[in-house]
Amino acid sequence: MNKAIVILNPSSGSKESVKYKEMIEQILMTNNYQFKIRRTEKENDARRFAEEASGEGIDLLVVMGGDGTINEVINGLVNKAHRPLLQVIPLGTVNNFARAVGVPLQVEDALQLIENGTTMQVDIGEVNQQYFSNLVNIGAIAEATYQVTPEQKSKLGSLAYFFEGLKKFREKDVFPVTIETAEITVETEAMLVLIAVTDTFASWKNILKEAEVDDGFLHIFAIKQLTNFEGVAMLTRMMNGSLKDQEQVEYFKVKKASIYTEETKVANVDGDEGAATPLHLSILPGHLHVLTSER
Ligand SMILES: Nc1ncnc2c1ncn2[C@@H]1O[C@H](COP(=O)(O)OP(=O)(O)OP(=O)(O)O)[C@@H](O)[C@H]1O
Repeated sequence: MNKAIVILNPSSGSKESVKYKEMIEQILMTNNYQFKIRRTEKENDARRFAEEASGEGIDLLVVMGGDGTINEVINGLVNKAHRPLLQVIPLGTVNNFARAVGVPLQVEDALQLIENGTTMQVDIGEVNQQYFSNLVNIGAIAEATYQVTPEQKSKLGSLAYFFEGLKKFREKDVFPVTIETAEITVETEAMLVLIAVTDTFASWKNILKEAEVDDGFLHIFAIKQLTNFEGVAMLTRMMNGSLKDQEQVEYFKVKKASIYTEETKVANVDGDEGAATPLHLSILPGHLHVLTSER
């Protein structure tokens, strides 16, 4: 019999995970899994449960929650020798990870991936010994985007906050930044730096289209100062996935980089927790195995 553990965060998104508990139990039983359900109660529980699941040598780890829960699970698994197959049930408000890897956003469909899904290996980013599966960003605008309550997020959609951030942008929010890669060191001024593993930003898929989740690279976009007019034009082009080709954007596709800046507003979107600068970044190619419907 295969072994599974279900990590369930009852507080994620609109707090519906408990509603799906019986469904996942039924599906696991039908598919011959012996399983345990572990409910999180507080920060770091998901991480601890993931570490324990790895130690128990389980085959499948089902994560019922949002990006914060997934980020904890990833941080729990990343340094372990045994990393079970991950099944993500997207129950958060934004669900960037699920969107990025092609997990259906309909919970019933995501539950069925045990039966009809395929597996893929996804890259994980490392920043100062923390791990991320989506992106890290630097700058006041990015910070404004993520300092919103779940209620606000689900009502307006997180990209709305990016627009809000842009409106509030002031000249002093531009910061000097040095980006050092294996090939080149660039000193520039930016209003926002995004370091992406996937193409999904603030719930929009394809917006950073160069960043494929299994390409083995980090994608760095340094966005220089923009006038309001340029900002609006850039957002339109971002929606078409052509951010990297903009005149005001420096783009790097790298396996490793260091970023030096005095800007202190750094956010790891997955877990909302910022890393301290300087940022030392690298990629762990194909490090986790996930169930998806796409490949
Ligand atoms: N039982 C609980 N009650 C309240 N908070 C919890 C509980 N269990 C875990 N948490 C907290 O929930 C956080 C993660 O929430 P999660 O990201 O899954 O939901 P979300 O914020 O609604 O989704 P998203 O990140 O996709 O917007 C964890 O970091 C942890 O601190």
